[in-house]
This record gives sequence, structure tokens and C-alpha cells, in this order.
Amino acid sequence: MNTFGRFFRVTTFGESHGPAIGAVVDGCPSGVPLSVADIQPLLDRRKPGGPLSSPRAEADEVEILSGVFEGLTTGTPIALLIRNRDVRSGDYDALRDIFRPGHADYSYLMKYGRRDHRGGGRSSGRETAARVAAGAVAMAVLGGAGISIAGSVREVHGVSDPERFEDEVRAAQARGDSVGGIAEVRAAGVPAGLGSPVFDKLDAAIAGAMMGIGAVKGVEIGEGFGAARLSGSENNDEMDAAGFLSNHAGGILGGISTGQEIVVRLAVKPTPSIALPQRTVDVRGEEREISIGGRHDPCIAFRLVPVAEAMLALVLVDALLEGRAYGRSVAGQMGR
Ligand SMILES: Cc1cc2nc3c(=O)[nH]c(=O)nc-3n(C[C@H](O)[C@H](O)[C@H](O)COP(=O)(O)O)c2cc1C
Ligand SMILES: C=C(O[C@@H]1CC(C(=O)O)=C[C@@H](OP(=O)(O)O)[C@H]1O)C(=O)O
Repeated sequence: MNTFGRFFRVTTFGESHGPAIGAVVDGCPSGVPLSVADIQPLLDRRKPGGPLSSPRAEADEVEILSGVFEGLTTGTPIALLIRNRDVRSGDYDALRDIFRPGHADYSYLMKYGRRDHRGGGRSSGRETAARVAAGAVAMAVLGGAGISIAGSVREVHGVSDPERFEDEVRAAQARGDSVGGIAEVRAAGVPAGLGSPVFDKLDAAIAGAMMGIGAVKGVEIGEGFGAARLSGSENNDEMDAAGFLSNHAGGILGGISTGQEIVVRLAVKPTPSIALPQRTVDVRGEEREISIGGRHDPCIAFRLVPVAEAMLALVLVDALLEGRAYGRSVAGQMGR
């Protein structure tokens, strides 16, 4: 499916080498102040062309086609458009019939029987620009509710010292290789009481949203996999009259927000398209050797941070609107 969310619904469209990509946001409340200036800064943080990213030159300028009048949302669908400007599709001529190891070429062909091989079509990381634009609309709603979201890269290729990140990436690039990393995203100001208790737990929704980003291979909330190595006394978040004394839970208990910071970490795989020679097959099943040129991110984790921020915003705005729709208290029972 190409649609995300239940109350604040986002459909993205477009391919990496088509004329444009974009999103339609349906369910945004009316009266939210919104302009290009609210969306563009987040897109600028995600766009390619930076020092540790693909050199593809895309300005990723967003156009708001509908749903906003005199600077305020009208409650009708908001259509957001980003034109592709620097596609250079010739880079993919030699890859029309061959499967890149680690990319979605093989599985897309198995599902659809045909595919847009240029830049991976819709499996391209480029699709995430459309989600970031939609996420910025969600952030405009969340901002009015006092919720803010921020992310960062925590690890590159197993190294956690940020001063060494660039060297790790450059060394991999020089070898014709790529590296993975860990990104983290946090939401502050989330009221206690957001989310659902069973199948649609807030942590389940967050995990689904994050795994729906290309290249994300694992999601942790709070202590995450580390919790499996702790005792109850170490992992429990004790409380006193002022509130929680720690946040191993990452801001969610029983699928419902506690009012603490929501903390999410993502394992991001190394970029699949690499220059080093690798073994693969073509569409006829013939064995081939492949060495991929073109313009690729040497480490996706950096460009993924604003995408993860956008996806967290989309989950939280959906939960906020669900809470309003069902008239649930999001103030908590203890005056917090
Ligand atoms: C922001 C972003 C940038 C990406 N850049 C590249 C890239 O330059 N080259 C590449 O081969 N894959 C890139 N990818 C990954 C692939 O496009 C694709 O999403 C991935 O291989 C599919 O992964 P999955 O199996 O986790 O869904 C990028 C992904 C994201 C989210
Ligand atoms: C263009 C973007 O990233 C692209 C993501 C991507 C991939 O395979 O995912 C491959 C490269 O694009 P192409 O080879 O098609 O020019 C990246 O530049 C973007 O994120 O805006």
C-alpha cells in the first residue's frame, strides 16, 4: 500500500527518475498555519548533495498545490509536489536486466513482473522526500500541541565517536564500499495517554513506521534489545511524587505514552549500490559480475534522520487525532 495512517493519512507517489514525486495528506485539521517555509527546512536537511551523501543535485523545492488558503490549512487534502531535476537516467542503462545485490531490483520484479530500473524507481530512497514533506505538515500540528521531534546519528560502522564518523565514511568510499549506522529520534512534550493498548500499540505503530523506511533493518524503543540483558530492578522505571526516575521504557508503557520523552533507535543497513565487484545474476538467470557506478550515498544513516523524524511525527499526529476522535483523556490520571 502507498498510504500511511488512519486519521492523518498520507499517500506518497512518484519514482526517483520520473517527472516528480509527492504526497497527499488527508485528515489534517483546519486552521493550522502552514506555508512552504514550514516544510522546506526539513526537506533541505534530507536532500542529496551534502558532503557525506549522493552528489545528485536536487533542490527538493516543495510546491503546495491544495489544502491551504491564506496561510491556514482548510481541512481538505493537502497535495505536495517535488519535481525531479537531476535524474541522469543513463547511469542505469547497464542495470536494466541485472539485479543489484542488496537493493530491491529482484524482489520488485518478482512481485510486479516489470519494474522501473532507473534508480530503483519507487524503491529509491528518493521516495522519502515525499514523506518528509508530509511529516513537516504533521510537525506543524504537533508544534501547536507542544510536541517537538529531533534526531541524530549515534553510530557509524560500529563507531560511536561523532568525530570519527566522517573518516569511517570516507574510508569506505575510498574502498568502493559503503557503511551502515544507527540513527536515533526523540519526541519531547508528548502527553501521557497517547496510543492504543493492544494491536495498535504506540510502539508497534512506531516500529512499523520506521521499518517502512528503506534500509531500516531494526528498531528499538527505549532500552530495546538491551532490556533482554537486564534484570527487572535495572530495567524498571521507578517513580516518586515528581514522576519517573529513569526512562528505560523510552516513553511508552503498555502501548500508551507515559509523558516521558519517546526514544527510538534505528539500525540502518549499508548502502547496497557499491563500486566493489560483486556476484549476481541477470533476468535470464545468467551469472554476472557487477560493479555499480553512479551517485550513491556512502552511508544512508545521515540522510535518514529527517525521514525518521517525519515518520515519528506522522505516528504521533495520528495518535493525537485518534485520542481526540475517541474523546480520550490525554492528560493522565495524576495531573501530569
Ligand atoms: C534516504 C535514503 C537514501 C538512500 N540512498 C541510497 C543510495 O544512494 N543508493 C542505494 O543503493 N540505496 C539507497 N537507499 C536504499 C535503497 O533505496 C532501498 O530503500 C533499500 O535498498 C531497500 O531496503 P530495504 O530492504 O530495507 O527495504 C537509500 C535509502 C534511503 C532511505
Ligand atoms: C536522489 C536521492 O537519493 C538517491 C537514492 C538512491 C537509491 O537507490 O535509493 C540512489 C541515488 O539516486 P540515483 O542513482 O537514482 O540518482 C541517490 O541519489 C534522494 O534521496 O533524493
